[in-house]
Amino acid sequence: MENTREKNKRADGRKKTYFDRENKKKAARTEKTKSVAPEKGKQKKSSSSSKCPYQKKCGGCTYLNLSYEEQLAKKEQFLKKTLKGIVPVKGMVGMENPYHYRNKVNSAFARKKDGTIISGIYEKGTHKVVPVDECLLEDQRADAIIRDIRSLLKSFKIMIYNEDSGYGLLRHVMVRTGFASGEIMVVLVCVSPVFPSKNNFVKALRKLHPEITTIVLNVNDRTDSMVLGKRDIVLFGRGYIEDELCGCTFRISPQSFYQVNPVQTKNLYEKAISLAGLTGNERVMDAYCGIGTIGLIASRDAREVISVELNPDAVRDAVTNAKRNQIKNVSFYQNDAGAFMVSMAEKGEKADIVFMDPPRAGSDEAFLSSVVTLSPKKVVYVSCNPETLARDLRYLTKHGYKAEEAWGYDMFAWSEHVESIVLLSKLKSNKLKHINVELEMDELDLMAAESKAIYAEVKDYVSEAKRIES
Ligand SMILES: C[S@@+](CC[C@H](N)C(=O)[O-])C[C@H]1O[C@@H](n2cnc3c(N)ncnc32)[C@H](O)[C@@H]1O
Repeated sequence: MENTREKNKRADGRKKTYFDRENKKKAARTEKTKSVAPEKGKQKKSSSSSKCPYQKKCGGCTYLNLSYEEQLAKKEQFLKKTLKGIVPVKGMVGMENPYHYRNKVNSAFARKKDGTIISGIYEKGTHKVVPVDECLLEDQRADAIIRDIRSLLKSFKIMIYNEDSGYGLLRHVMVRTGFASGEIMVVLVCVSPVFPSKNNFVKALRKLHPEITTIVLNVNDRTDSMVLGKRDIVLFGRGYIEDELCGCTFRISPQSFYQVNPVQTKNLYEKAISLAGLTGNERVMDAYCGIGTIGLIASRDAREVISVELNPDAVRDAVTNAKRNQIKNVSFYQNDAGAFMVSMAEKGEKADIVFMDPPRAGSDEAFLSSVVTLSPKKVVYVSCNPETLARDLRYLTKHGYKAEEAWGYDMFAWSEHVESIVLLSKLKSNKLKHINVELEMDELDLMAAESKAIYAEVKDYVSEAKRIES
């Protein structure tokens, strides 16, 4: 007979997890109800309690009680509503597997009154840590590493930082995983650079998880809610990981932005490049470029790429990424994208295509007005916030651009976040300034009433011309 220990093991010998148990229960339920047609109106709904025990406190997965199809429909509806009258939404591209898609996991650490060390997420709107062993969205290798770090801390007597008293050392652990490369980076976020027995700690962690390729100590003595401090000390390996996306290799440092859902990112980037319709002759701008991903991928089909990004670490990675991929036609600038575009516009520079992928706050008028001056044929706007996207599209469509099509890409299953991409094309508006209106000289000798009639006719003529242009 199977004993309890064996019962708790999976086929691969690892201990059964919460999700294994839940999946088994779900499979049993599915088996039971296989031939029963779902009750009308209730189909595809599932109880949130069957999916995640942390849902209420975490608050991240607001769509946990919807089926994945329902989530996609809801997101598409929201995108359509937000972009109504600005751009037609052509569809919402969903994930093949909406679980464990996150390649970056941040875990906050705390100590309970009885001394037990817990790690997990902050309870919604607080700094109270909700213990989480594993999450539906997070990479399972990362979750396993975090659980083991928790046990090691106890044996190494590493103190957990207490925000109220200011005592202790460890605040967070961040794990980043290269889904394509398999490389794994562990970042131990501490208030001080002095980590007792750090070599032995690293050795013990690597023994448990030989898949870890680098371990970094990040020093964060800030009092705000930023997870990472500015200083990184490499304890093992190269201090960064590499991952592959759309045929390029990318270097990811602890501080750099890298999309958290690499599978959907590949689909999104491929769409961005295809919407741009590059022929090899274009001068391309990649604004808000992060570690250079979109511009580097586009550079294979463009004459030249100019990329701008505010975060200096990301720019450093971007430069390395260009070298790593032997790409020579991309230049990187560390600057505010708006200020950079203004200076390009002032110098009378031009661009054929602009890719822009700003943070949630969207772009700004300095940037957008300079896009108009630079006058690219196409703008491909990638956005993680439909509301700021709508605002920025309104600006561009009032200033000579037509928003042709929008697509949603679901990067964040189970949450309400919506990623989207929009193609804008430049209207041939300059021609509008040169519409020839033929008037006979004797028509100019008019009574006031007649002049109004002629003016109205000209206005209609121009409006009709504008309509045809667009
Ligand atoms: C949504 S991310 C996109 C990054 C990149 N395109 C990608 O797909 O990985 C937005 C990027 O904008 C950068 N950023 C934020 N504010 C900026 C600004 N004012 N000027 C330039 N870059 C900025 C952030 O550091 C971040 O790398």
